[in-house]
Amino acid sequence: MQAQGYFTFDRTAWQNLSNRAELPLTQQQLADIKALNDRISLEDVQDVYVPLVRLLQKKYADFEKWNRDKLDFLQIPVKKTPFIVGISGSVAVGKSTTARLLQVLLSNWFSDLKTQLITTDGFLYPNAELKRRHLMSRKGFPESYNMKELIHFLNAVKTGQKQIKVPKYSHQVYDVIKDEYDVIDQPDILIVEGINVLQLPANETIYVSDFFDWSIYVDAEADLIEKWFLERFGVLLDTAFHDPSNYYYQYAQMPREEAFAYAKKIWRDIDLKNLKEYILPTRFRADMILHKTEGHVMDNILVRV
Ligand SMILES: Nc1ncnc2c1ncn2[C@@H]1O[C@H](COP(=O)(O)OP(=O)(O)O)[C@@H](O)[C@H]1O
Ligand SMILES: CC(C)(COP(=O)(O)O)[C@@H](O)C(=O)NCCC(=O)O
Repeated sequence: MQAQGYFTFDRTAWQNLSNRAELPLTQQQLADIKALNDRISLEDVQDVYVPLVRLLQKKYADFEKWNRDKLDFLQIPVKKTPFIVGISGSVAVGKSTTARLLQVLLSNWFSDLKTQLITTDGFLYPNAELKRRHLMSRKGFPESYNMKELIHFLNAVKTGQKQIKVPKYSHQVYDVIKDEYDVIDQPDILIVEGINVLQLPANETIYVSDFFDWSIYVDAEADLIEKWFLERFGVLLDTAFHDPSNYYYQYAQMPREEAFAYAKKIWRDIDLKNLKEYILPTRFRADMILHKTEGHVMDNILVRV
């Protein structure tokens, strides 16, 4: 994969950027990463994520120095502001897996730095509000998010506010969970993951990406992503089987074929449409593109010139 304005590395060229001996993780830490998603390949961790974390480390050092110099020049007392990494890409491309892996690696590697993670799913309007606005079949599209709240949150984080509550979304419940929050408390690094993070909100004067110090787009061919979407749907069905409170319970009771026909329709009419119309057009806004192929293997890494 080549793209104007980016340096392209195939996997071999990329993995050669850092020394194989450099992986500073113990067997236990590697086991923790496996526990995150037992299908994650440790080859990917070594070959792709080690050079990626090294590059991020350089960007972070540069960010810290600039902040110190800027505040020094402006004669403003030093205030902590986090380094924010945005991660975007299609529904089911593997954003949250990438984001959680990056969080584990950064936390292990830079144990003196606090790395936290949020997903923008929590800023979706709750289902009741989506229904009121006739947007249930537009979940994930730009108008289904409370972008004002998301930008407000990012402003609060960047200006160093403490104990900021972030609403939580559950895939199992298929809704924002009332009265449950994650708390973001002055991290050194914040990872913000979501399909919409590189989009230009229609009614706002600032973009989510204006807050990012580094952005990553996770990319793959649409047919492959559909396959991963359906695999994840299968896992969601299996876990919903005995739990009537789970959104997927109703589909778990159907004949498997019927449930998968429903999932294919959701993919085609909602998530694929969203990918083509609103997510893919943001790909070349990212500082870095991680391209995946069969089996989630990263085959190309692009870094903006
Ligand atoms: N590196 C990977 N190796 C194996 N499976 C993966 C990997 N990344 C994602 N997956 C699987 O692909 C599906 C979609 O990943 P997920 O992280 O939930 O995507 P997203 O957050 O983009 O919707 C899940 O079933 C997940 O387990
Ligand atoms: C909540 C989401 C918009 C976010 O996607 P994610 O990247 O977390 O998978 C998506 O999972 C979703 O629910 N889309 C609506 C259509 C569907 O049921 O897939």
